Amino acid sequence: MLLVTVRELAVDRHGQRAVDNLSCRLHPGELTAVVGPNGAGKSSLLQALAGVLPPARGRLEFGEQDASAIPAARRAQLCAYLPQAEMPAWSLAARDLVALGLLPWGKTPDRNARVLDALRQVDALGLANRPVTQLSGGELRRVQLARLLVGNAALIIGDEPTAALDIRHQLQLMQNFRQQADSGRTVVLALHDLGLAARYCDRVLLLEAGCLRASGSPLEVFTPDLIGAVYGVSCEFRWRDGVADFVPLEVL
Ligand SMILES: Nc1ncnc2c1ncn2[C@@H]1O[C@H](COP(=O)(O)OP(=O)(O)OP(=O)(O)O)[C@@H](O)[C@H]1O
Repeated sequence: MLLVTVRELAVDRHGQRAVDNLSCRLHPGELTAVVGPNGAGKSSLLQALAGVLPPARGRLEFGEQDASAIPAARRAQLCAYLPQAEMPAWSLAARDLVALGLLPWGKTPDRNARVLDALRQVDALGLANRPVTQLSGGELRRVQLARLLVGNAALIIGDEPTAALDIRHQLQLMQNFRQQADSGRTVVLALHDLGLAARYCDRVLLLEAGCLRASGSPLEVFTPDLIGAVYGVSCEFRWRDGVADFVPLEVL
């Protein structure tokens, strides 16, 4: 169980502020969506959480601990991160790419079984022996997702994990993230699909120009006024039993 506290975080990219004065909490047992327009700072926030980008100001706490004081090897065990776009440089078999997710744990006796189980979770067992350089975009994404899940990290960070997936695999994946959260993990995902975010997430962080414009439950954040103002579109959310259909209408 890992509570992540973000305090007045700023992240710079090439001297430009990409995230500014952002405070929030990511709770164990919850699925948090980070949403916002292109360039709003979603990836920069996730990279700071993953330890890929250092905070320019503020701090991250994992539980009671300052995250920057946690040794890299331990942080790698705590936190699994799927970047937005990642092309494999080597022609590994899919199962070997997934096994990289177990590296922070050293020698794992049940390595093979865990790799196959992670591939099964993303419906990619049949791809286990395929070279990753020969997979379709969506197949590769699923194999990368298996690598994200295989280590059972307490904090799971996915940057647009559903991009490139067909609708069946999008739903399957979101269900899987939901289960990860329900089993006590802290899950944070950057998502462009507001319908998926509304349906599966407990909490939404809405970013605009590097700042946190709103946070709360999907019902609180996904209002036509707020989303319309931030994205510059008119839109509707049609709620039924706590589930929303998101309908973008026109560019404002
Ligand atoms: N590698 C980089 N070098 C310099 N500036 C960058 C880099 N990556 C992103 N930025 C800038 O940082 C700001 C935040 O970008 P970021 O990628 O975090 O946004 P995002 O919300 O994830 O966008 P998208 O939805 O397009 O993925 C933007 O102004 C962007 O131009």
